[in-house]
Amino acid sequence: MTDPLVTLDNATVRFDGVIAVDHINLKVSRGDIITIIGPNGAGKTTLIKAVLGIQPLSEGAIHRQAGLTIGYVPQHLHLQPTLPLTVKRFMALSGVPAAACREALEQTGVGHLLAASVHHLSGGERQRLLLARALARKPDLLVLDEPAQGVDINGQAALYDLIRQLRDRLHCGVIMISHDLHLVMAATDKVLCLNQHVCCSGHPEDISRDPAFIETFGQSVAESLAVYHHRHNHQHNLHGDVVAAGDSDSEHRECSGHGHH
Ligand SMILES: Nc1ncnc2c1ncn2[C@@H]1O[C@H](COP(=O)(O)OP(=O)(O)OP(=O)(O)O)[C@@H](O)[C@H]1O
Repeated sequence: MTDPLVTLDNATVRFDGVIAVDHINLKVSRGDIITIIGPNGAGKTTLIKAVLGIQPLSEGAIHRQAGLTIGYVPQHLHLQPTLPLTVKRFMALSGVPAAACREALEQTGVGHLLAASVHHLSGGERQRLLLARALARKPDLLVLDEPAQGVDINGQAALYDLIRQLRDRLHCGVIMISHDLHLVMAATDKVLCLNQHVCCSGHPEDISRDPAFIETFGQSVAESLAVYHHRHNHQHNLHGDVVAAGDSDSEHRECSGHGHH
């Protein structure tokens, strides 16, 4: 068992005495995808700023693995609209060698846009560019603040798929904030429902039944999430064990069809 990448121990942040993040305990390890959900003002951004080390704690402690490299995708990209800026130049500004920048752009599916102006990118392309910039640092941990913002619904699903693939390929940890509850439920391993304190946390299928979740998001949201289908890249045999996708053993059944109740 390797050490967690980041450990929060009773992490608490107050602004002028008002609590924004209340005694949070959290461990993020390699291979984890942890999604933070919660209403507006719940302290989500403050929490990930604490993980990044740009928001001091009022109380509690945070421990980062020695030599940890974090790749961060911010909520907004602030660009000077009058400044011409190509994707290539934007990536070069991060100080990472050109070859690593190109590789990262290929990994996020926007390698062909090297000469394009960042001002003319679509919402999805822009988010993939930001993801590439974060990846170029070869991060142990990816921190994403609403990565699918400004992306249409098909693009959102593709982006969450990409994040999962990158996690598998790079074996990094991922912690992200999302408001896209349906996609979160289908694409994440662990959900942390925040409302200053942790209301509830766990596997997505369990979270939507948790009374604290229902109290925070309302019965109708919980009901709409309680039955959902998620896509698997693997199959189960009759004993429920995971077996390789595409294995034609007749004992196997496709998992993609079952909903969770
Ligand atoms: N630098 C700051 N100074 C004072 N108050 C702050 C500061 N940053 C955040 N807050 C307050 O802390 C609370 C939590 O804010 P935060 O941005 O973490 O919430 P959030 O869950 O990310 O919200 P949203 O979903 O709206 O982005 C809010 O009430 C916000 O006004």
